[in-house]
Amino acid sequence: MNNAINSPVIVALDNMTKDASLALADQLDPALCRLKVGKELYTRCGPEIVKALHQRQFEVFLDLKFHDIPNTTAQAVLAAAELGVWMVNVHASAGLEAMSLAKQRLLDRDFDTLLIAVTVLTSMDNEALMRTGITDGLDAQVSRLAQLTKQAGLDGVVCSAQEAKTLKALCGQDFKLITPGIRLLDDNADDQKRICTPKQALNDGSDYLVIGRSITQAADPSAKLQLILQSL
Ligand SMILES: O=C(O)c1cc(=O)[nH]c(=O)n1[C@@H]1O[C@H](COP(=O)(O)O)[C@@H](O)[C@H]1O
Repeated sequence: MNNAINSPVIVALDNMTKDASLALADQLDPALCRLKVGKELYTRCGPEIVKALHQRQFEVFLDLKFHDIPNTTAQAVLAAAELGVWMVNVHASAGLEAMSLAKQRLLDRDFDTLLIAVTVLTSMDNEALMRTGITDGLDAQVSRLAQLTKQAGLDGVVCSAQEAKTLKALCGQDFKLITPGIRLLDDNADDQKRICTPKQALNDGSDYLVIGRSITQAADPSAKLQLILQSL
């Protein structure tokens, strides 16, 4: 593993077959980014894809967003840690007990895998959230779930960079903020609602930038990653 990496960029390997993902990984430098394996790629390829990326010296964020009863959530997190991934996530709305138990099971086994929780998906705006029955506002829900995540002892949350300033003030500098919905000014927003540029995200307190289509669908993904890193 490449523990010396200090790039904030995590490239999301979505919309790709196993071969295409590995071909892209071979174009990227593990010193310049980490890689995210999400539901699509993991469902297609299973643990083998994580192994193949580890063999290429990449640190992997396994983004399976576990959301289940406490025992099931905690055991799934443990199984992810056993794969040797750098970071894994759950949904904060699984609740305090599920998050606390997951963290405890990692500690009991001496795993230092980062465990983070998704607050409100960056594809949602206030109106979409209201339709799920949360009526006191998106910012309130993000803050509430971040505080619950911190109380459970997790390492940080996934949120929009638009909430980064507020959450750093609320949860402290050490509480990691992982922010998807990152777009350069001339990128397409696609299905993301709460977007931010890489530079603004870092300025406002994001620790890690999750970037998918902006890099993976570029004509030259490696050059686009370089461009993003230079913009920081
Ligand atoms: O947990 C995540 O990574 C995640 C949480 C969230 O709120 N929003 C979000 O977009 N993501 C993931 O981040 C990636 C963003 O991809 P792009 O929109 O293509 O940059 C996707 O793989 C999403 O699954």
